[in-house]
This record gives sequence, structure tokens and C-alpha cells, in this order.
Amino acid sequence: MTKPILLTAGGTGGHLFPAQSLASELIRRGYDVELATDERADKYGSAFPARDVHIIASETLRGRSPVSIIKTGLSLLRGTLQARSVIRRLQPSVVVGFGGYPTFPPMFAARMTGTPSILHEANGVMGRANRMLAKGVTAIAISSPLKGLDPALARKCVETGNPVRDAVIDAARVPYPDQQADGLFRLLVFGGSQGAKFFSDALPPALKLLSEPQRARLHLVQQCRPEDLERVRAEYQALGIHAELNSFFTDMPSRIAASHLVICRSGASSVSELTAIGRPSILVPLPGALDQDQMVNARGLEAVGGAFVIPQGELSAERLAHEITCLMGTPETLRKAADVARSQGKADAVQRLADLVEQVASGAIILKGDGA
Ligand SMILES: CC(=O)N[C@H]1[C@@H](OP(=O)(O)OP(=O)(O)OC[C@H]2O[C@@H](n3ccc(=O)[nH]c3=O)[C@H](O)[C@@H]2O)O[C@H](CO)[C@@H](O)[C@@H]1O
Repeated sequence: MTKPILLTAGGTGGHLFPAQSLASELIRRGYDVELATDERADKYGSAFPARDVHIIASETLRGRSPVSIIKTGLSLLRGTLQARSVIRRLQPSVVVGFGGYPTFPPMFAARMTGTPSILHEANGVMGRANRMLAKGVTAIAISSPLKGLDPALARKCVETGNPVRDAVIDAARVPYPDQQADGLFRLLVFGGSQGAKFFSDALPPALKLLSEPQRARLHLVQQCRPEDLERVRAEYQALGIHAELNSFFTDMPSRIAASHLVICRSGASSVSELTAIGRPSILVPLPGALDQDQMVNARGLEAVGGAFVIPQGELSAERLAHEITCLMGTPETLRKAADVARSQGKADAVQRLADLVEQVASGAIILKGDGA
């Protein structure tokens, strides 16, 4: 009987979706896959194709106060003990972690039990949780080259890309929709897996500044946080804007494919999906992130001409209205950005990551003696 493969990912979309993509590919290759995650996974994890799901205690470090550090530490310790008993029982051939504090206990338990492990870094910069874990893993799968990495860690890196869900691969077959200069304009707005209040506050006043003929062209699809849905709906109704709102779209890949322009945050999965499908975007990185990962992701795509980046602090209603007006009036600019975005997509990321998993599982890659 072959040993199972244990995947571990924190319960937000940005971490779970690449893990879900890998799980599907490993199952196609005949492996049994199990998932270790935190309790938030219920929201996004229902479609996760694992044989079994293990809920492990974890906590994200939210501040530097002694109370917060002790609380996080105790929770991670409890999680590590739980994960160690799961690993002892399952005897997985490899543990694959998708980053963030919730993957800390299973990855640490892998190290304690001498189980081979892989860390996947989806962002353009390595976050602090992953930097802590990276030393003890057998290999590091990266989405794109990382700057400023310690040479001992750089030696373990394999560039695989960031796997996207099967539904994204399907959506990538849809060509960029034709657009008449005065025709229907499909605008999609979303804020990462948990939604962003900022877009609920920023979009309605910006769209109010558009001319009436422009507003009439709009077909808007927008994700709002649940508490903002009714307020935003009423604002669009008053403006006569055709808008479809939801707190979470389960069919996001086809929504992206149907859009002429996307306005969103720049979490790793969001950016990977925009490039896999090839759609132009205005990216507004999540401000205040400790590692500025979203800014790095966004600037990388902007540098080649595949997206337009506006820091949140610079995004007044006037500026946003101006950008949308300009882009609505220049379909050729949007089409060009769509083509460039698509050229950056890594359609074979899941195959490459699954190949690496098989190599580590078979012992073809082993941890270097110095533990680095
Ligand atoms: C606040 C926070 O910690 N954010 C991090 C988190 O973001 P977050 O979890 O938001 O992750 P991403 O932006 O990478 O992915 C969001 C995912 O949710 C999907 N989606 C979104 C809205 C919707 O209605 N339906 C839907 O399916 C998107 O298509 C995408 O697949 O993980 C990312 C990947 O490490 C990081 O880069 C982000 O910095």
C-alpha cells in the first residue's frame, strides 16, 4: 500500500486553492491525499478532494504584545502535538505546506518526526512564517524567483509556479471578450477570499462620477463583505447601475473570464488566476501587510504591462473614476494588458509541483545535512 501525502494549508482561499489544485493532480496520479488545516476551512474547503481532513489548532500572530505572543505560542504548541499524532498515524511520504501560520504545526511536526517536507511560497516575497519554516524543509517550491533569499534556502528552491484550480484552467480557454467602444462593459470587483470593505466604500462614489452613458454600459459584478451587501446594493440601485453582488462567488474563474476589466487585491492566487486566464486589472494591494507580499505580487505584473497598480492611499473616487473612464474608452489598451497578463501565466504549475512532490516522496531529493 502506498503512503498518503499530507497537504497543509491555512483556511483562506489564497492558501487552500493552490493546495486543492495539487490535491486534484495527485489524485489523478493515483495518490491518497489528506489535508491538515484550521477551522476556517469550512467556508472554502467543502470542495477539497481529500480522503480525510484534520482540523489542527493554530493561531496567526496578530500583534507584538506579550499576551498575543504567548497565546499564539500555546496554540501552535497544541497544534504541533495534534499534528504529530496525525503524522505518526498516517505515516505520509511527504508533507506539503502552503504557507501562513496555520501550516506551522504540521510542518514543524514533520520536522520532528523526520518526515520529508515541501514548502510552497505563492507570493513574490517570502513571508515571515514561511521564513521560519523554510530552514527545516526538504525543498521549497516557489511561484517566481524570490529576492534577497539566504543562499542556503535559495539552493533548495524549485520554481514551479502557483497552481490554480481546475476551474481556472477551464476558464483559461475562454478568449478575451470582444468589446465595442460604446458597448456592454463587464467590470468585476473583488477583494481576496474574505472580501475587502475598501472596495464597498470606494466603488459607488467613483461610479457616481462616471457619465450617464458610461454607467449605462456597465455590467458590474462585485464581491462585498456580508455586512456591506445591502448598503452597496442600495447605492447602485440609486445610481441605476446593473450590479450583481455577493459575499463570495463560487464560480469566480468564469466570472474573471467574462470580464473586460478586473479591480481587486493582489493576493498570490488572485494574481495567478488573472495571468492564467489573461485579464487586465487594476490591482490595489492590501496595505499595511508586514511583508508587503501583495505589493510585490502586483508590481511584478505591472512591470511587464499586465496590470495597473494603484496603492490604496492614492485611490480617491476621482482617481478611480478617471482610470475606469480611460480604460473603458481604450479597448485596445485593455486587450494588450490581457495578452501580456496571459503571457505570464504558468499553466503547468500544478504538474511541476506534483513532479517535485513525487521526487521528494520517493527520496530522490533529501534534506541537506546542515538542515538548511
Ligand atoms: C489578508 C491576507 O492574509 N491575505 C493573504 C491571503 O489572501 P487571500 O486568501 O485573499 O488570497 P488570494 O488573493 O491569493 O486568493 C483569493 C482567492 O479567492 C478567490 N475568490 C475570491 C472572491 C470570491 O468571491 N470568490 C473566490 O473564489 C479568488 O478567485 C482567489 O482564488 O493569501 C494570499 C496567498 O498567500 C496572500 O498573498 C495574501 O496576502
